[in-house]
Amino acid sequence: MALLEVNDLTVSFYTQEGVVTAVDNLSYTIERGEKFGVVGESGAGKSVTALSLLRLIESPGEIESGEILLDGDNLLEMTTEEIRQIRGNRIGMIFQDAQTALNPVYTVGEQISEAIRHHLEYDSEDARERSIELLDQVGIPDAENRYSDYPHEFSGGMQQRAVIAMALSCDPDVLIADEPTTALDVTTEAKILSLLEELTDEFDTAIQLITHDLGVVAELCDRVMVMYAGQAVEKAPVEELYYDPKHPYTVGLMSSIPRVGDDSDRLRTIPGAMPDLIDTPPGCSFHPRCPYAEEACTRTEPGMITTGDGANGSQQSARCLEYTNDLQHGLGFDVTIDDDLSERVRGEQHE
Ligand SMILES: Nc1ncnc2c1ncn2[C@@H]1O[C@H](COP(=O)(O)OP(=O)(O)OP(=O)(O)O)[C@@H](O)[C@H]1O
Repeated sequence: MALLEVNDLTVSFYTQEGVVTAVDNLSYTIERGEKFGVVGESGAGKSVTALSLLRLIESPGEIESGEILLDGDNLLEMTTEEIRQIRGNRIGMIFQDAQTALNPVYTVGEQISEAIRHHLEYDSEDARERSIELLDQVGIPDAENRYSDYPHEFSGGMQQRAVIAMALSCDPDVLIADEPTTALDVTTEAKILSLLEELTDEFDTAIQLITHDLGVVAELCDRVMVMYAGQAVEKAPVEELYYDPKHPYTVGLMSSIPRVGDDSDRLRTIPGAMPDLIDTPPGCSFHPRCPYAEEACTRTEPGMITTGDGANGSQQSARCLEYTNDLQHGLGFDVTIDDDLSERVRGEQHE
């Protein structure tokens, strides 16, 4: 049984302009200890998916249908008290902005201790000791003294390290990291990613890493889901995604890959914009931006088709009419990836 199994999840926001279908019949699984990347442009539905796992969707949003199974138990059927026990305990969270995760009026150490005491039955002294150990583990120098610092006394990178310590303090089964390095400079970003990799390996924690940056995914993930307009358009083991992508949107994202440690390319994007989610185009929602779109794409909505077996038996699948033989001219893309990226995908280089 997969650790996390999301089946046909649909989440809508009832706005004055109309119903926004932010997540549309989404299904995916994450295995124990797996590093799973979720990529896509802004507005693809990545954050709404993450918030749904934690049951943190607020009005006017609603989880319309689907199941979210953690070790077989459906989180959508749990009581508020049961879900509170899951949050921070079995599912840890790291968000983009460490400042919002840390309370400015308590010391960093107290906040980690409090998380430990809340979720595990530790007394104050043991919780303090465990917090110092964790701060040390996430690379805070002189952790015993820094325990009593307030968040503003930490740099941005150190604050994010502290948030990672807090998220891992209860040894969660899965860690949801939503753009955990976006607010950081590129050098700190590379360090934080290595730290996340090291610690999730050590604790055997699965991770759902949300990012709009395929460079970050190359650095960290085993398997990837590409999202567009609330749907998964491709799922693949990381090597297959980079060397043999199946969906034109994935290929478009590839040509805008920035490197970790280099922010010069960050603003290159695919021509066009994500459709209005109140009124998505008929047929394939990517067709207005797709260089290979044909008449059929404007009429027929493609399903998710398995295109092959990837590494370790995990499958690759894509949502494109090419794979139901409905395209007359087919997809004519060629993918070349540079040496630097190739090394990162294959895990040969860590900055
Ligand atoms: N509170 C809300 N009210 C109305 N619409 C919302 C709300 N929250 C999210 N949405 C809509 O849901 C869609 C998906 O948003 P989401 O934040 O999940 O995208 P994302 O892929 O995480 O983007 P980003 O990378 O910018 O965080 C967007 O179209 C957004 O407008």
